[in-house]
Amino acid sequence: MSRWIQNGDNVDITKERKNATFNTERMSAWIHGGDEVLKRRREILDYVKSNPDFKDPIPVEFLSREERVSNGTRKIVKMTDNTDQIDGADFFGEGMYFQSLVMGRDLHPLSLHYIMFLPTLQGQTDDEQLDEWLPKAIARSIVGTYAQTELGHGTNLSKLETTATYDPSTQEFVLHSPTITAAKWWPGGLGKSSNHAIVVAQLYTKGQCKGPHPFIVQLRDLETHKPMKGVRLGDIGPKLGINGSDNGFLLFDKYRIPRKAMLMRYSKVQPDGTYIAPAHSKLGYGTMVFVRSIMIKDQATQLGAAATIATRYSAVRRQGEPVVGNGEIQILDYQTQQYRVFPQLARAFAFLFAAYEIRDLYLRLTEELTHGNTELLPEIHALSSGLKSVVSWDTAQGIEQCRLSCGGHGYSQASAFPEIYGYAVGGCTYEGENLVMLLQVARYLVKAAEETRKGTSNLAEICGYISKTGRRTSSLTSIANYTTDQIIEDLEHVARKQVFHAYDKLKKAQQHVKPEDAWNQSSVELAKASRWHVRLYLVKTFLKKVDKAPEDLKKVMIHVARLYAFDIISSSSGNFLEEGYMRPDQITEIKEGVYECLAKIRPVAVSLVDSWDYDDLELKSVLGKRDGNVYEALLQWAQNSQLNKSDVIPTFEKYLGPMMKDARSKL
Ligand SMILES: CCCCCCCC/C=C\CCCC(=O)SCCNC(=O)CCNC(=O)[C@H](O)C(C)(C)COP(=O)(O)OP(=O)(O)OC[C@H]1O[C@@H](n2cnc3c(N)ncnc32)[C@H](O)[C@@H]1OP(=O)(O)O
Ligand SMILES: Cc1cc2nc3c(=O)[nH]c(=O)nc-3n(C[C@H](O)[C@H](O)[C@H](O)COP(=O)(O)OP(=O)(O)OC[C@H]3O[C@@H](n4cnc5c(N)ncnc54)[C@H](O)[C@@H]3O)c2cc1C
Repeated sequence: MSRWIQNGDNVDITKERKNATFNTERMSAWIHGGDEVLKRRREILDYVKSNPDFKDPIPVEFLSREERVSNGTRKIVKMTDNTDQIDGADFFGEGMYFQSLVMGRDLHPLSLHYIMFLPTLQGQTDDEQLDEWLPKAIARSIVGTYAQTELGHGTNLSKLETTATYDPSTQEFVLHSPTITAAKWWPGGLGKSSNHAIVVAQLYTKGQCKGPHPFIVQLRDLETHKPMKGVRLGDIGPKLGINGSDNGFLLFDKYRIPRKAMLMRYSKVQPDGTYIAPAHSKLGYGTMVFVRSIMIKDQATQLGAAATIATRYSAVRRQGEPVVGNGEIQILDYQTQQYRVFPQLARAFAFLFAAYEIRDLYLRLTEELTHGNTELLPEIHALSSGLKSVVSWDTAQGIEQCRLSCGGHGYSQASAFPEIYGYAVGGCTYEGENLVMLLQVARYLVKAAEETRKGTSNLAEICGYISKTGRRTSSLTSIANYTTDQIIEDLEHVARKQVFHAYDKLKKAQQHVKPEDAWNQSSVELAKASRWHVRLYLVKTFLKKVDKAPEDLKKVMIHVARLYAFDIISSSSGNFLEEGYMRPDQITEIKEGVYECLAKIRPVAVSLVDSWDYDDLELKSVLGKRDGNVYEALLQWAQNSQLNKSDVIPTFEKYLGPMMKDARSKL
């Protein structure tokens, strides 16, 4: 046994835990929403651990693509056989946790069934359709996906090419893919698993195109699982990540579906072909808004996992001997290591708390929509799009920083970083390409700026800062006295300035060029304005959450929240220095604030990541193991390699042996 292990755990990590200045359980409960939530997490975890059906035969990294899809399908069927173990109404909490423990990050053939097919049925069907389809989907007598993106178009939905042409003589729609670029491409679970899909197609009736609309479509025979006549589909091949999912392609050849296959909660086509428009033209995009809003928690969870792995590993890894003869130190003691890892932990917290906010806002929207009120839609569209973009981008960069912080072992799949990255970085693209989504936020901000300039502004709270008259210079005197209100005021200043800078640029360009060119020529600045708007929201949400925390937890968390804010300010100091809003000495003060926060977090870092309550089963990382015994675990993990099944593999006989023999004979 290693000299670093005592009572089963690594001695360094045990020492770290003894240093905790707060109660880890209390912190976990605060992070996750209370004691009852924590208790339920533990019950779900115990259940998953005790069920042999959920075990992987070997770590999934060693499985082939076919084995991954097969293993994932086996597990998701077992998992959904047992949904009585969780509160089905709490997808955001219990549902996501259960799935994460059982399925990991490889995704699976029913991902889209649960994330988009079911929510689309819930959100877009009329009562009759709901009664027909929802029970089948919940019971899993059908498996569905969401087929919107095509080979030629993902972003620009108005140019989707799949057509759904209404034929009043038979009261059917004819689905057709007129070109190669009309092929649906990407939908999860479409390749080999789903037998139904929500297909988004251009609706034609009475000779007119009414734009993209959702239809429920049977793709495969219910018994044989063979494609229906007129339907061609398959798997799109391996991807950067989520290879347990059979993302697919789909083409239609004049495939007929009944009129009632069009989801008719908002838009309708009557039997004679008369079209009835929805109350808001974007109501049909509701499922995307839903997924963007739940993605935030998922991304936060991935970044939190990466930060946990990096922190625990940094506590057990010793390298370098600053005082020769005193022994090597834990790499977590290097300020550079802290600077690399702790901001990622801080971001993960910021994102998680924002995820709770957007969840609540989305629930409000759902409630309002039941009363036909669409007022909240633009705000939620802007906020969910903005959060999705900033959070997924920072998460991807943060995971990579965590990987780098673990040196060579971070590059091994044993660390889980490649899998976490491959899974999370997809979020930069799916549900709307990040830059495109930032430009959606910008449309919202431009309107707010316009109202402010006209002096007619009655802005929503989220962009109220745009119409404020702020200070000309920062009120920061010393970092010790830098209050939450001052921090927010400074960020508001920069966000407001960027919003007006982009707005003025746009307006000026509009005087000289066509509106679309003006928009394009201003789009980098507009996207920057959106980023600042979202960062401001994240900082505000985080600081306010911590301000309301119980004193014992606030004492610790205040340093994490301030690190998040100071890191943003110091890494964009140019924006704060512009026009003398801040002086260089104030920036120096904020940088010192960063270093102070790092030093405050260092002694409690392991306990802070423990508070996220990841079990080893969820982390799936040899480097992030709770007991800290990474070296033993790495050696053991490598034994799973197929190459280790025999001492000598055929490549020796075939290639290396003859090569060396030949070379020896010539010496
Ligand atoms: C358990 C863990 C869960 C998470 C993990 C999930 C893993 C699953 C993996 C993958 C799933 C991925 C599934 C998919 O990717 S499905 C496909 C998603 N596709 C997209 O997101 C497409 C992106 N494109 C769009 O959303 C739109 O086309 C657009 C870019 C917004 C442009 O739309 P359009 O051209 O129609 O509109 P305009 O630009 O002209 O704008 C007109 C006005 O409408 C407003 N608008 C646009 N969208 C919405 C909306 N959704 N809600 C409300 N309002 C909207 C827009 O802002 C304009 O307003 P304005 O007032 O300025 O005129
Ligand atoms: C892992 C994964 C899973 C997916 N699952 C599904 C699924 O289940 N169902 C489904 O229907 N789809 C799915 N998709 C597709 C996904 O939603 C699209 O890929 C995404 O919306 C981006 O669209 P695109 O591929 O057309 O990108 P493009 O729009 O071609 O983007 C390419 C580049 O062009 C830029 N660009 C495009 N338009 C503009 C503009 N107006 N202004 C400025 N820049 C612009 C983008 O910013 C980007 O840099 C999935 C994708 C991935 C990666």
